[in-house]
Amino acid sequence: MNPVIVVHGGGASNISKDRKEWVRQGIIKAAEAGYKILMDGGSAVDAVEVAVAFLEDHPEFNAGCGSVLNVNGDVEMDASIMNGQDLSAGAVSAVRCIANPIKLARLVMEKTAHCFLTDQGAAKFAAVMGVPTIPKEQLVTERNIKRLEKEKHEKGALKLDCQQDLGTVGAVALDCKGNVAYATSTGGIVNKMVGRVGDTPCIGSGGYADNDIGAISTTGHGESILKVNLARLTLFHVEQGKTLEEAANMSLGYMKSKLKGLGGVILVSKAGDWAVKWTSTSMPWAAAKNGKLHSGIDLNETTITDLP
Ligand SMILES: CC(C)C[C@H](NC(=O)C[C@H](N)C(=O)O)C(=O)O
Repeated sequence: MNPVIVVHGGGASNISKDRKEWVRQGIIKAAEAGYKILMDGGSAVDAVEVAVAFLEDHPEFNAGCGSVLNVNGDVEMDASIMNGQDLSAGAVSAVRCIANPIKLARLVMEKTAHCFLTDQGAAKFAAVMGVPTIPKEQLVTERNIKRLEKEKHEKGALKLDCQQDLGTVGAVALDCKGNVAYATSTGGIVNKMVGRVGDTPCIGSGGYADNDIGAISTTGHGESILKVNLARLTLFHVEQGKTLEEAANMSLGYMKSKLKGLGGVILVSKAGDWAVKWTSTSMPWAAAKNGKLHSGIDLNETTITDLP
């Protein structure tokens, strides 16, 4: 099987010119890191975890360091991961003061009998697993302090369609053995209530992976994604015989018409086809397969280069 990895950097409404190149490079590096693991014979789960952890560490993206702030100015993060081989899954929500929520989600998947831990329970589990806590300031960027101030002053109320330039992150992969996996991680939405949990940690909304179908990771308006179970809904259409593009158009179209909800998805099929689709203005993405790297941010803009 020829391995494939696809990575996304959120469903932004607009990415300012000065940030675009920086975001593009981040997404490409994440895809390359994941692809290298796959080419060395590593698993799909390893590849998506590495790609997403890389973007969590990257301050331009809304996950890990660089997460958006809640109404109190704090970072609360959600993440999930799933192995398509046996449908094992791990998720954490509302976690604070750790660098890589996706790694904690993987520990939930592999070291507990559960698939979802939240808030204080997740923190206790992290401590037991030896995951270091970090001062909350290490996750907070100047840009996000300004962004929260702006959101509070200009709107007062949550208005997601106006939120710009965020950058939830996700990855899907197919490895040499035919296993698929997904990982998704986010700081959520700016000025959210304390304890608000979005779609990202919810299996079937923030992503899904099943070796008999494929894998998907989503981004966008979490409340809308949750209501339509965007990830599983899209794979359902694939199961019914639709192409990845058709399936993504159908589920994103359904979410838009029912709820006016915008978002984006990245997909890989069990056969190694891949697709990226979004209804937000743009979505930074990159896909690596057969030694080629495809990437883009805006609609109808794809660059293809050779991988190193
Ligand atoms: C405006 C939206 C499309 C931006 C997008 N947000 C998310 O994906 C948030 C995540 N699904 C949640 O609800 O917690 C982003 O961060 O790029």
